[in-house]
Amino acid sequence: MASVRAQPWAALEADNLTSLAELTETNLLKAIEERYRAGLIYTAVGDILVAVNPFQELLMYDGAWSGAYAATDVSGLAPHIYRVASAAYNSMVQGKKNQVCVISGESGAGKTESAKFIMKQVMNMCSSAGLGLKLQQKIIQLNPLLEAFGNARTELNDNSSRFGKFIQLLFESSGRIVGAGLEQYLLEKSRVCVQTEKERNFHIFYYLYAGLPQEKKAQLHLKV
Ligand SMILES: Nc1ncnc2c1ncn2[C@@H]1O[C@H](COP(=O)(O)OP(=O)(O)OP(=O)(O)O)[C@@H](O)[C@H]1O
Repeated sequence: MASVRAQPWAALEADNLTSLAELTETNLLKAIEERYRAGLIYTAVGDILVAVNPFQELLMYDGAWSGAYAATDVSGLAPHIYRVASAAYNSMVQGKKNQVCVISGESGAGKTESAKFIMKQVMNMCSSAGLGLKLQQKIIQLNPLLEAFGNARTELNDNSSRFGKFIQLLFESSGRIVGAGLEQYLLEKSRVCVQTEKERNFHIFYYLYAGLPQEKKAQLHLKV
């Protein structure tokens, strides 16, 4: 394989760390750090995608990137969150089998953003096939609502999900999306009453407060 990318999304052998001569934890961390410093936030370790939070907007999620990763064979493409989404969608359509993506990491690692990118790419894959446009829009539009009620500012993350979620996307065998479901786990309800210093309550309370007219705030004994 060439050592210079023909396209930013073309894979190099070095993108998959199973190509390292010695696969130790130290070597893995060193390679991931070097890649991160070179602007490569995604690394493959076998079938697993390692994502390092860039904490800045990167130009790698637009229509051109989404289109490049919407291929029916993504094996020659560089590690990217869209690749995970496309591989799952393709395997489902081609192999007629359920697929699951597990996202884990510490608070602020980028799990919620990654989940949104996966959903976005899966929706793009359906829409490039002209399948279920209205429902896709509804599913994407659900995120701000969920985050309003379930996310809050913590010391580690300004938009921390204070619940675990299991999102299900349901498709017909053609690949057309026909529904979605969400189960939530362990919502941190105690935050409604108590927040530690430098942390906040769920976003929804601040949205409601910002939208209230002054007289209503006074009536409810809220600061005006
Ligand atoms: N790929 C990305 N590109 C740009 N910014 C990102 C990316 N991933 C994460 N971020 C930034 O990092 C912040 C924290 O990410 P995110 O909320 O996804 O973390 P998390 O792992 O879900 O945290 P928690 O467990 O606290 O909910 C985001 O609000 C965003 O600003």
